Amino acid sequence: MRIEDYALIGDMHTAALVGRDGSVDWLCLPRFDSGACFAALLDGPRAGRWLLAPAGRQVCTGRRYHDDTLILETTWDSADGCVRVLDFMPPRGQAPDMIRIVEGVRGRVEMRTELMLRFDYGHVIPWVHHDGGQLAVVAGPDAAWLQGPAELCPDEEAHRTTATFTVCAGERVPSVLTWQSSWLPRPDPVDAIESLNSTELLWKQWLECCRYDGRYGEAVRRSLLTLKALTYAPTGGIVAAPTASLPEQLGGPRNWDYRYSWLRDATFTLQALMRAGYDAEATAWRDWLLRAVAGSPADLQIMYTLDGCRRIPEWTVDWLSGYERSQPVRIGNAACGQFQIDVYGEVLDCLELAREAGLAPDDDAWDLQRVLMDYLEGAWKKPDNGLWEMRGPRHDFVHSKILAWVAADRMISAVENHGRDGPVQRWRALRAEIHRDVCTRGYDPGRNTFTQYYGSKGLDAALLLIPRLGFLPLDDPRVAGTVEAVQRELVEDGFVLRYRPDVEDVDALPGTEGAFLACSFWLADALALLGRRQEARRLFERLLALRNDVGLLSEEYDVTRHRQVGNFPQAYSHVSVINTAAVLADDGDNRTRRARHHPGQSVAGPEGTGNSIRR
Ligand SMILES: OC[C@H]1O[C@H](O[C@H]2O[C@H](CO)[C@@H](O)[C@H](O)[C@H]2O)[C@H](O)[C@@H](O)[C@@H]1O
Repeated sequence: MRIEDYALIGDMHTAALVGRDGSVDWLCLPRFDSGACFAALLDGPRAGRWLLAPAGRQVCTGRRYHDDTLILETTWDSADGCVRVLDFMPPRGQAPDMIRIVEGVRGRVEMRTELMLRFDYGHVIPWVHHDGGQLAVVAGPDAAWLQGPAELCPDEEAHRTTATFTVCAGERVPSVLTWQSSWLPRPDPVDAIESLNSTELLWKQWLECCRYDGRYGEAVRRSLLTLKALTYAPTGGIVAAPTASLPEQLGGPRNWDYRYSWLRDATFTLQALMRAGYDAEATAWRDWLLRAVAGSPADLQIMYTLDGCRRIPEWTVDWLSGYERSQPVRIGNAACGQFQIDVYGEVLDCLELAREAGLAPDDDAWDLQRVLMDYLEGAWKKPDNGLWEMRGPRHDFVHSKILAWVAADRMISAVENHGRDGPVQRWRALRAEIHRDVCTRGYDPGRNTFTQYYGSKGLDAALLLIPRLGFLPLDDPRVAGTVEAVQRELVEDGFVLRYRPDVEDVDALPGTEGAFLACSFWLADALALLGRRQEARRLFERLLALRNDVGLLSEEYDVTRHRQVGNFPQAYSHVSVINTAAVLADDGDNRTRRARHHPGQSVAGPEGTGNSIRR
């Protein structure tokens, strides 16, 4: 299956990917970052999967989400008959459940199901037996039960269980897979139809709070649902994506595990959710943040596990061949030990935005901001790994320094506009100093563009954020110059690369990668803010056309193979759908109800003196 052949279902503890062939090829239980029990995505069926489809049939004839929910409807229609399979994970009760209901639409259809549970990323073949009419599966700490329409027969040699059964028009035939820690009693069985109703209600009610009603409503709503699905309900942590090691280059080594909470990605997600009216999520994440980063500011990590743990050791899974043989398959993420200055700016920006949103005041949040700012005052001049998490030598990345400016700017705003106390004169002096430093050392007058890092000949698509961050006035020629330079040097087939990996070997990794979708949306934002709205809209609509048939986007796009690449679905990309839709909603035909937040634009004075105007 291509990456875009998958759809997402989830219960806000974990998520699964279901292919167009009816196979669940990725599922980690009991939570996003647990070992996968279905890892066929990264190897093939022997690494675990759950197939449910008409016998002898391959891909479906159509699929969609049921209204504004995360209930997937996959249809197989042929001369013999038509069936629809509803796949979903109900709100978490005693234990995680995955429910698959076959609905007979027309005629009689013979269905085939094949269950291969392989715990620990395909490593552990469990003991499978029948227990009280259910299939029971156990190995080490994991146990699972399948309650289905027909007795599954073990195929000892292939280590799988299969069954066939017939579904007639008007029938509804459910299967329920339940997981539990093996030392606990079997959970009470859930009722599939009641669960279908409660799942539908959950997602629909959640989406009722959405304040966007512009022309891109369908795309915005699907992105909001996707972001909500990436939120770990018990703690408020947000994963960057629910998958690990989907390649940024097919067959290449740029394969990373995204099932963790990056401060950067989470703040972007929160900003998008807040702008769309979701303050409860913002409060939950702020509380997550306060717990996760508690301690010395020097120990701040750029990412944590969903419950705020700091150790995320990176290892390679040598028994998985990788998605389309993209190796290595990495679990864990060594980027957790990196120094990335931008996260200070993003966190302080997000907390200031939360304050503007009127979120319940939290003195602990201000104390944390003060401590982070104190640390940044002494640290902003240091080279860092940058937002792209370069694994090569550290540099003075221009984007990182600009985010240090953002940090100072938003702290000043909290004092000036929200009555917070702090050494505002000192922060003003710092803000001006950072501004001067960036404009002197990070700008190439010969090419009229900011550069990737001080002294570099390379460019960086993160510089497209300058107009949005308010670092310079929109009519400053350096802003337009940088956008044009990115268009000249980083655009392929209309989509934007983060940087050129081959220039100065900046990331110290072999190979190359696809166009980065978030950066392509940032180009649309920058064009719109610079008044080039037709171009912006055209680009945005081209990007929307890259979404798969159920509205999902991965991290990157391979412009040569015309395929989605990288982890899927990715929060960064879906955040960008929401933000760019909001930027474009400021057109004459504006149909967006004015929310309390809009993509922030601070219009800065020439020395970056603030004058924050947030739209
Ligand atoms: O490309 C190298 C890096 O790729 C990953 O980082 C990217 O994903 C992060 C999560 O979405 C995002 O915050 C970051 O900006 C991206 O560059 C990977 O996690 C890194 O380990 C890797 O160095």
